[in-house]
Amino acid sequence: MKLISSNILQQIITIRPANSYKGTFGRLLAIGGNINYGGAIIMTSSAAVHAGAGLVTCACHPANLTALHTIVPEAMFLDYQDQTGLSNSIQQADVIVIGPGLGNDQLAAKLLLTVLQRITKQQQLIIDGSALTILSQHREWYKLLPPQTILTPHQMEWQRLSDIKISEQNNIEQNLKMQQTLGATVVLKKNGTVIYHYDQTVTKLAIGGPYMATGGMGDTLAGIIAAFLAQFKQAATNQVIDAAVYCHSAIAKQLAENNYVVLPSAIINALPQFMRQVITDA
Ligand SMILES: NC(=O)C1=CN([C@@H]2O[C@H](COP(=O)(O)OP(=O)(O)OC[C@H]3O[C@@H](n4cnc5c(N)ncnc54)[C@H](O)[C@@H]3O)[C@@H](O)[C@H]2O)[C@@H](O)CC1
Ligand SMILES: Nc1ncnc2c1ncn2[C@@H]1O[C@H](COP(=O)(O)OP(=O)(O)O)[C@@H](O)[C@H]1O
Ligand SMILES: [Mg+2]
Repeated sequence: MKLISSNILQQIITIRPANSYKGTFGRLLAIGGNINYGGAIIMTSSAAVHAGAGLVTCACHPANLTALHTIVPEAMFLDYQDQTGLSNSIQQADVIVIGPGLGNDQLAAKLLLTVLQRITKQQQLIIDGSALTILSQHREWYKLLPPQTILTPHQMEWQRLSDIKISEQNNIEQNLKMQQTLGATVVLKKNGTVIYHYDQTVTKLAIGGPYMATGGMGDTLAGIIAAFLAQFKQAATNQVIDAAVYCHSAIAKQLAENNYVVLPSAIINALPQFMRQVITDA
């Protein structure tokens, strides 16, 4: 198991080419945000925009439209009940995130199945939040997960998916076995997040802390991972994921020097400056 070092940021976050445009940095589709959890998918979308994704579409319950456009007008809106619109957006996306604030009803399960059935090998998929719980309730869908899937469970979500009790989740071999069964990358989020990569390499985060224990922190991470995958296409996927996970906690750590709690929205706001500083320091 290898610790993720701060060098990963300089390796992945590079100067943008002059002859680029928004399409260069990826089309991202974020699906989630039911009527109760709109904030979750808005944080995911906003994190993705602030982390540099070229074009972000947020597919959610229409009750969240005004809030979405107020908080992050750079993001486009799609009603997640609009089947034709969703079909088109799925087809056009480079990266899809599904789950933050999606909820656990019939529509939510239908949306997850639609994504699993339509996703192609060229697209990246991040499954987070409610979509992980839905997946754990439909284990026959595990075989539908394409190899480029990234699952981002917290410990309870990992227990639901794997039947590995939280008290046993320090057992790397057991987690790796389940990761192989799923055939995807697993970002097991906790104090000392461990990443079980698709090729069975294991990396560990040594930064971050309890100042991050606020609702929406994982929703924000999902948006950062998605944006990094959407724009840093030249780098190895394992390293891009490690860089995104490191970046999220490195910003939190920096903000915690002057803040008792670090809000997910504070991390989002700090992203562009932090990423610029990485280039200055390189
Ligand atoms: N502002 C919003 O709209 C928010 C929406 N959220 C969404 O709410 C939905 C449900 O997610 P939740 O995670 O809240 O609920 P879950 O029911 O999936 O997980 C929380 C349960 O897991 C237990 N647990 C044990 N270990 C844990 C760990 N290390 N981390 C977290 N929980 C642990 C908790 O005690 C609790 O019983 C998701 O779709 C999520 O994206 C949350 O992200 C909170 C903020
Ligand atoms: N005590 C802690 N130490 C380090 N990281 C933490 C701590 N508490 C929370 N986090 C981080 O915050 C995020 C929480 O994710 P999650 O539970 O999915 O949040 P949410 O669903 O509310 O957005 C993870 O990245 C986790 O590693
Ligand atoms: Mg979560």
